[in-house]
Amino acid sequence: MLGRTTVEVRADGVAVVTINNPPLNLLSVDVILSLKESIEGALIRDDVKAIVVTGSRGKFSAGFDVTAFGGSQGKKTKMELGFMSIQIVTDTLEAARKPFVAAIEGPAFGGGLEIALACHARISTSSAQLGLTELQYGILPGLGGTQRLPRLVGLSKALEMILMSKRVEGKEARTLSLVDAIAPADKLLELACQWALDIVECRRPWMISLYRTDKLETLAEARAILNSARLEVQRQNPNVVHPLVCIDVIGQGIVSGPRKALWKEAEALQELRQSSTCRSLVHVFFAQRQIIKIPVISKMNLLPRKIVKVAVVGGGLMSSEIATMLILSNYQVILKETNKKHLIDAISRVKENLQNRVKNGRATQEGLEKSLSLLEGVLDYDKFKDVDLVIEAESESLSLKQEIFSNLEKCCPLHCIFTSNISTFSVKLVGERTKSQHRIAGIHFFCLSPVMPLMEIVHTECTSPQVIVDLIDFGRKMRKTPIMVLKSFGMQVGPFRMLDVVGLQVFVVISKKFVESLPDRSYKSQLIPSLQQDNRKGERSGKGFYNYDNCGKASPDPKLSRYMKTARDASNVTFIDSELTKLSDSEIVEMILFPALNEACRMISDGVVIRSSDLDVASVLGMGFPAYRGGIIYWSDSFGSTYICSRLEKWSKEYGVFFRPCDYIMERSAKSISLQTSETRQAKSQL
Ligand SMILES: C/C=C/C(=O)SCCNC(=O)CCNC(=O)[C@H](O)C(C)(C)COP(=O)(O)OP(=O)(O)OC[C@H]1O[C@@H](n2cnc3c(N)ncnc32)[C@H](O)[C@@H]1OP(=O)(O)O
Repeated sequence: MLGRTTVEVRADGVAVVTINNPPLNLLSVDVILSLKESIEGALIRDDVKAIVVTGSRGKFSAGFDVTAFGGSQGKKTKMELGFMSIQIVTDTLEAARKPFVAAIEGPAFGGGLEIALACHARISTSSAQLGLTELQYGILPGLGGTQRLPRLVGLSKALEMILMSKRVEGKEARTLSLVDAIAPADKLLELACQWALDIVECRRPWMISLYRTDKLETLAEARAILNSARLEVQRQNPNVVHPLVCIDVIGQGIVSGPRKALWKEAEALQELRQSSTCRSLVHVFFAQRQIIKIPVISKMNLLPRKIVKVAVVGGGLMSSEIATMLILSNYQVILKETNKKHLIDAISRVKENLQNRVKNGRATQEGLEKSLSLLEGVLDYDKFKDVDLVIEAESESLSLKQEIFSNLEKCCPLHCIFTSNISTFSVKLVGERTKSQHRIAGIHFFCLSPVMPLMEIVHTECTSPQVIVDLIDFGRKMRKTPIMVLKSFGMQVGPFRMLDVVGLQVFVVISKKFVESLPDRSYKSQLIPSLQQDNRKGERSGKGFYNYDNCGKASPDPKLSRYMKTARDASNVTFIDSELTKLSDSEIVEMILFPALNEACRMISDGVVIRSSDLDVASVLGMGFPAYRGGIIYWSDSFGSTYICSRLEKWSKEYGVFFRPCDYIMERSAKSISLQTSETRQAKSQL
């Protein structure tokens, strides 16, 4: 049997049922059946007055093993999830004649939390992690979570948590009334047992979550909340159905009662878990976990060293963003500039970032003060004596970066890691004037770092494995969230809007380098420099491809056609290709993304990445490729290598070598095989 539960009956008459499927106590049909058996055993014993459900080794349960989802490719479950939800969780556990209390430490996600929601009370540690994260996998909470969460925390909050797969810590869960009390880890079980006995003795209420109504809004309010949630979901993610299905199931519970809605929930889960969206999202979940595994380094069993203090060198916009992100992750930060005014400006930007979080309810004033206390601005290297990591984020000047690195070598401790938030220079070149190549790497936070989920780590053959392990751990400790491209395809902003967000100046500098070093593979835009020269620098300047109002709202600018004409003249284009004006939406998507796919394939064959799924993660987190399509290489399977190759060949004949398919695509196309590879290789330069 894979995973099980154990039962221990204490002298005070409380049976402790422990989910035991280490390391994360994942759920499976076996575990749920074992839970049923343990519960039924405890219920018939005369010496058992109450039951506490918990997880082994400080982890309640990270939910269902998601390999069970994803349709034909997923492992088959022996039993319908609906049966487990209704017959076991609802009719055996929640309807029991003895009270159940959940003792929650560590993760309680998805089905794990849903079991806790069916208990008659919940006690957690303050750092426990709770969330109904199912939508992240293209499914919906399927053990009654769609019905119980709204009844415990109110409809608005429940929708926010479910639709965003939001995870909350124990202390926030307490504020939301999702848990009834907080206890330190070493007192958790004791308090949970006492609570259960208090329910038996009627000193505390026996609450059945499924039938509570005290937290629910009125019917009219609920309808309005559900309607606005539907509109928001359609606006944000028009190409997927599972959030709408989930809202309907929640709505059904409010209108027709929770019991009926449990059946609807079970049916919806059965259907959604076979969808291609679910398959793609499960692929992305596992690909994300694979990306940090480097075979050679994993074998060394190195433990990450602790990083406490981080220095950020450079006071520009990017440095302020990085500093903000670091203090929000509780690192002590030194922000270094050479010029006092620039330093004051940089710190003001950090304060502004934090204030914005307070304004939109993502942080408190107290939290803001605490974060700011971690930040210190400096004009020299005196305070670098005890830093563990330096992130250089200066402007794109090689000599400046090299000078900074040689200063760092003189001023920082020997264990300190030096990184450059590089865009175009090779890491090795940046560290050329030092003897510290072993502790030098690149980390790329992209733009607007607090909202970008991807931290790219670039190492050289000299970077030590320990430094790589430290940086991977550092990245994992700074959980981040996404930004996007190509609207109807599923990206949240289109390519031109994205360029405006990044800033056209950045694009001009970077594309110049690409055109110089990879002329056949780079597109030389005449349009962007002409916009930039006319002070249209992107969103921050109020104008770019779009016009922006004071609130940052973008609107199309008819004047753009004037710049397009100038760009055509500069490129000696004398006529507009009528074929290009008739392209369908899907052809436009192909014309934009197949060249990106071509580049991604070059990265596979050049050994820049270890496996193709790393590029799926990079595309989802770094360029906003829609996760429900599984990432750029996974998505390519929906066309097949032969089709992709033929399209690129056709365009390369018509529009030039930029579109020419790379050898990897041609080889795979000749053999009619997928562009995906599970092959594991040692990456040459980039993790
Ligand atoms: C109807 C009900 C549906 C559901 O219940 S859907 C599932 C809901 N659950 C979740 O969304 C939780 C997903 N997991 C996580 O977020 C993280 O994990 C944790 C925060 C729980 C732990 O994080 P960390 O300590 O960093 O470990 P790690 O590297 O993420 O995971 C360790 C190994 O466990 C595998 N794993 C984690 N969760 C699941 C899962 N839910 N199903 C299948 N495998 C899972 C990973 O892949 C990895 O495996 P490897 O060591 O081979 O790389």
